[in-house]
Amino acid sequence: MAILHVEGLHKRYPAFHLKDVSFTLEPGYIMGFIGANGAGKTTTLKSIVNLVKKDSGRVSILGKDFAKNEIELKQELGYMFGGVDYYAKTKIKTITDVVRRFYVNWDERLYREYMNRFSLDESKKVSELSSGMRIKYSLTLALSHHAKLLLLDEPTSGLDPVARDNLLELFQELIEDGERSILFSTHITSDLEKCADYITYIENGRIIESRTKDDLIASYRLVKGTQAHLQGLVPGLIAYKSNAFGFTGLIHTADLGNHTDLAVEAPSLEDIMIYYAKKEAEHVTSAV
Ligand SMILES: Nc1ncnc2c1ncn2[C@@H]1O[C@H](COP(=O)(O)OP(=O)(O)OP(=O)(O)O)[C@@H](O)[C@H]1O
Repeated sequence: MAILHVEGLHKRYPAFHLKDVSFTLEPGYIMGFIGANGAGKTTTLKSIVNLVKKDSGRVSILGKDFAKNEIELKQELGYMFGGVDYYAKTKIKTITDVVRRFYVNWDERLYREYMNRFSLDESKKVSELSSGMRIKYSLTLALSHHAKLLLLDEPTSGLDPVARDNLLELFQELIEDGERSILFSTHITSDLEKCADYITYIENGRIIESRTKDDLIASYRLVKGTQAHLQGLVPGLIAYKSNAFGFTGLIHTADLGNHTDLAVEAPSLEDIMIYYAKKEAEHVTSAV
């Protein structure tokens, strides 16, 4: 049974439309959610948990319809959207006291473990925490009630490289028993190269890809060639950049054909994002 199933999610803002967003996350996996600024990651994550009211679409968690079982399912969810910045003058201890009461499965021992692991001091006010500490505290709250599904909006941004690496290791530990899953958005694609099993890629409100990271990378190739090669390839290329020697472009592996004279390599996730963003920019420019 899927831990999370999202189907046909639509949300319209005056200048943005989340269009028919659908994807599935099975238990025991980490899914990275990527896309450019303003592509719709936060809107999607918030729509899943009704923090943003969707126009249409269905979300089920652990096989149950979220809209019909929201109170019960929120117990199985740990989520983090930004830090705890709203409560600047409040002591951490006071916030924990409020959150603790909400969760039937709150585990005080686990909470203390994370507070120690992240070197957090309960007597401090939010305003006394660095931005990285605020994220760590928000994560501690999301992790202390044995949630089956973690929805985390940019949990690694603002953390130093060592803290980020530790957090990615923690993510791996959390999914090890095969019962939990993590969906997290990020712009730091190297984090996903380290730890994600699945990638969901959103561009301008529409899901472009949602599949295993290995399949995703295998389905694209980065090609390099001369201007002469370019003429024959242009229709098949997702986008390309010209340079002094010729061009570099992104292509679907299936569209590569028999071009044995081209330099071909596997793209990084960042390459895929950059070339899709370029395609989107060209589309916008040509539509103006
Ligand atoms: N409450 C709102 N009212 C109107 N428009 C909104 C609202 N919230 C978000 N938007 C718009 O929806 C679009 C998607 O925003 P969203 O925050 O989901 O993007 P994102 O992918 O999370 O971006 P980022 O990577 O910059 O965090 C943006 O154009 C944004 O301006």
